[in-house]
Amino acid sequence: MREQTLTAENAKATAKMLSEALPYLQRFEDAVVVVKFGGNAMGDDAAMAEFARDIVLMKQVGVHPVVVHGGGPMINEMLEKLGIKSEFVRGKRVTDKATVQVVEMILSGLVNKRIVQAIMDAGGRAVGISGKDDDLMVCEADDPELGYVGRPVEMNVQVLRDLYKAGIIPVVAPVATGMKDNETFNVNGDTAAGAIAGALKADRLLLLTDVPGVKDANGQVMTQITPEEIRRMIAEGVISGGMIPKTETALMAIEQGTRAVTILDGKVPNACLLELFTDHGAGSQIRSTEPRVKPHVRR
Ligand SMILES: Nc1ncnc2c1ncn2[C@@H]1O[C@H](COP(=O)(O)OP(=O)(O)O)[C@@H](O)[C@H]1O
Ligand SMILES: CC(=O)N[C@@H](CCC(=O)OP(=O)(O)O)C(=O)O
Repeated sequence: MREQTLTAENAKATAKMLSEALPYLQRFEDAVVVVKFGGNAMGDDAAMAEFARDIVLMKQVGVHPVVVHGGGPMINEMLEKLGIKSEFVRGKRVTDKATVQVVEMILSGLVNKRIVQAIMDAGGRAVGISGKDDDLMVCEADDPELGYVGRPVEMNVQVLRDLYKAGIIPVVAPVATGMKDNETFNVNGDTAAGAIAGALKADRLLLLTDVPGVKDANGQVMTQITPEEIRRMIAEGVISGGMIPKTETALMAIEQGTRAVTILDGKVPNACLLELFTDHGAGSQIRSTEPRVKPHVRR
């Protein structure tokens, strides 16, 4: 016999919600959505499982999610255990030789494989790579003050297309190779996600963090922000710390052809689904102020 676990009322609400998602499902069919999963948004195993379930659902309904992750808090924990001091300048970690080894170990190893496993546990197929694989992301030193911190200068995103077209969800650790001497670079997760979204001309870049969005000078979350407002808020210091690479990344991704970027709270249950498939939306959205030239491009 069929088990009826929902009350009639709840069942109706669920069916209505599914029906209301139709225009969004149609709009995002075949769309490329880059999702940056920040270390602060990751939380416990239950939160990780829920994130993975949302990503697998996206894939199931015809979206091509590409996951780019962070792991700052996990890197901090290991550096502390090893007695290596660490500091941030304008939201980026000052990275010496010893630190970059720990960064690669934690991001490409521990964090990357935890996300890959969670996606597979949710019934999806996932392959974990870093910016080094197939020369996905080739970097130069970002700023001499930061040491081995990379700024992506050459993107080779075909490997991501090959994976998502084969039904596989790529999970990317933000570690990259250098242009000159094959040195290893630590790339801020937001920067990597923006460079990937820009190179793929993604339909959406979702930056999942631990705050509900970008706050104005009064602490109010802004639902819509223009590139001009971001530049002004950074100059005035209203946007600071880790929010600087996030918003700068948003600008860069949009300049390169990403259609919209949303900064949202990854700790809210089903944050990605709320943003993509409901009227409600979530977080702060940054769109190009340029008129849209082309309609949705199918891949
Ligand atoms: N204007 C702002 N609006 C929202 N958050 C801001 C703002 N300026 C600075 N922040 C800080 O940026 C942080 C998010 O960046 P970060 O900690 O690097 O996140 P993640 O680890 O998810 O990448 C927030 O927790 C907040 O403390
Ligand atoms: C250069 C730089 O800052 N790299 C970051 C990479 C990880 C990251 O971006 O993690 P979150 O997304 O969790 O902040 C770091 O070393 O912490």
